[in-house]
Order: sequence, then C-alpha cells, then structure tokens
Amino acid sequence: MTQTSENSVLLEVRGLIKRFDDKPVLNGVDLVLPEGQIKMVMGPSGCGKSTLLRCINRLIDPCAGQVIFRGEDVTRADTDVRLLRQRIGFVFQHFALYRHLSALDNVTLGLRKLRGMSRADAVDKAMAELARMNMAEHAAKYPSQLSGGQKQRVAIARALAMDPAVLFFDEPTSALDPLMSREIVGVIDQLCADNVTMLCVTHDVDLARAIEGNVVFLDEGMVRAEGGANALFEDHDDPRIRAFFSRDRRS
Ligand SMILES: Nc1ncnc2c1ncn2[C@@H]1O[C@H](COP(=O)(O)OP(=O)(O)OP(=O)(O)O)[C@@H](O)[C@H]1O
Repeated sequence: MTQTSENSVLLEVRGLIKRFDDKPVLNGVDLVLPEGQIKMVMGPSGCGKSTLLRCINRLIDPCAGQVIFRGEDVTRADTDVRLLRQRIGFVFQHFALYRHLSALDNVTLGLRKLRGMSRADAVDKAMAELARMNMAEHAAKYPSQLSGGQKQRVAIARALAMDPAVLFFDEPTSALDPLMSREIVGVIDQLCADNVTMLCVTHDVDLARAIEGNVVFLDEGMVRAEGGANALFEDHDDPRIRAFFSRDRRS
C-alpha cells in the first residue's frame, strides 16, 4: 500500500439522513474520502450501506444532509446528476455485463455512447484498460466464456475506461468463490498502489484486512466506528463490532 493521508478531500458526506416511508435508514452519516485513498463501508445487513452509495450518486435523494464532491454540494436541486454519475465509476456484485457483447465491447460501449469516441479510439482505450486488468487476451470472449473473477476484471476495466474521479464498489467479491475473491483483492490492492480513489461497500473481512484501508463501520444508519481494518477487528471495545466481525469470520 502506497497511499498517503495528506491528500485533498474528494468526497465529504455531512449528516446524511434518509428515510423510506418514515422508516429511518441513514441517521446522520458523516464520511470523508481523501483523493487517492480507499474507504471500506462495512456493517450488518440492512444498515444502509447500499443506500449510502445510492444517495451519493443521486440514484435516490437524501432527506437531509450534504454530499460535497470536490468542493461542490451535489445534493442541491440544480446538480448536473448525469455529470456526477459520469465521475463515479460503479462496480457491482454481479458484474452487470451485457451478455451479448464481448469483453471488449462491454468496455467500448460507454466510451462510444457517452463519450462519443470513434470505434478505433474506443478500442485503443478499452484494450489499455483490459491490459491493466490482465484481460487483454480475453478481449474477444463473451461473459459466458469468462470466470467470475475475469468478469469482475472486465467490469472494473469498463468503469476505469471512463476516467472516473472515484470508483464505487458494491460487494465486489460477494458473488465469487474464495479463489476468485483473492484475485479481486489483488486487483483492488493494485488500484490502491496506483492511488485510485475508491469507496467500497463490503462484508468481506478478508478483503478489508488485506487492503488495510480505512473502514467505516455503519450500524443502524450511523457510523459507529472508523479506523484501520485490522485494528478495528482485533482491538475494538464495542461488543457489537467484535460480534459482527467474528460472525463474518465463521461464514
Ligand atoms: N427503495 C426502498 N424502499 C424502501 N425501503 C428500502 C429501499 N431501499 C432500501 N430500503 C431499506 O433500507 C434498509 C437499508 O437497505 P440497504 O440496501 O441500504 O442495506 P445494506 O446495508 O446495503 O444491506 P445488505 O448488506 O443486506 O446489502 C433496508 O431495511 C431496506 O429494506
């Protein structure tokens, strides 16, 4: 890990509140993500992790609080939501690749449709990102011909190809067997070394430990603890946090 703590702030969440039909889900979440760093969001099922990601990229609107993205309040009504989403690369648990497109065309699609790139330029850019993910030799294959780990590499290449300011991961290893999970842990570790800014929702204790990133522990819609992954797991004095991690270790 070569990340430093001196970087400027890319994303700041201030007092974020979200209710669904009067049911509180986020109860005042604060979070700071410096440029070039990774933050892992962990916590029990239903504590609001995905809701937090969706509020930040305005797939849903928070009830109160602010999201400051490179100094700009993107919760304002006049925010250019399309531009905001272009600055956030999203990597999903189940890859979300188009089955009828090759790995290469899954990556070129956004470059051509959203960026208006020529086919030749899009292919150059896509091949560079696939090579970065060690997937160049599989570029012509369709998702059904790829392993889960390879599909996730293509999904990451697709997100990176759009030159996002930050990558959001929503459970990037949950759909993978242990061997493929380790493969993706290696990829994320490499992105950390490359100073890619990342916000990663995960249940995967092994991922959080291996990456040694900063962990935000969310419970009942609030940040209950924050710190280095290994320190939180081993030394935290809150029994709920210890219970969470010991339960995960057995699963
Ligand atoms: N669109 C919605 N309408 C109503 N309730 C919702 C909606 N989206 C999420 N919720 C509720 O909000 C709570 C938090 O959901 P969320 O998916 O953010 O949790 P999570 O921490 O990501 O869970 P998991 O770890 O199981 O994925 C849950 O009780 C969920 O049922």
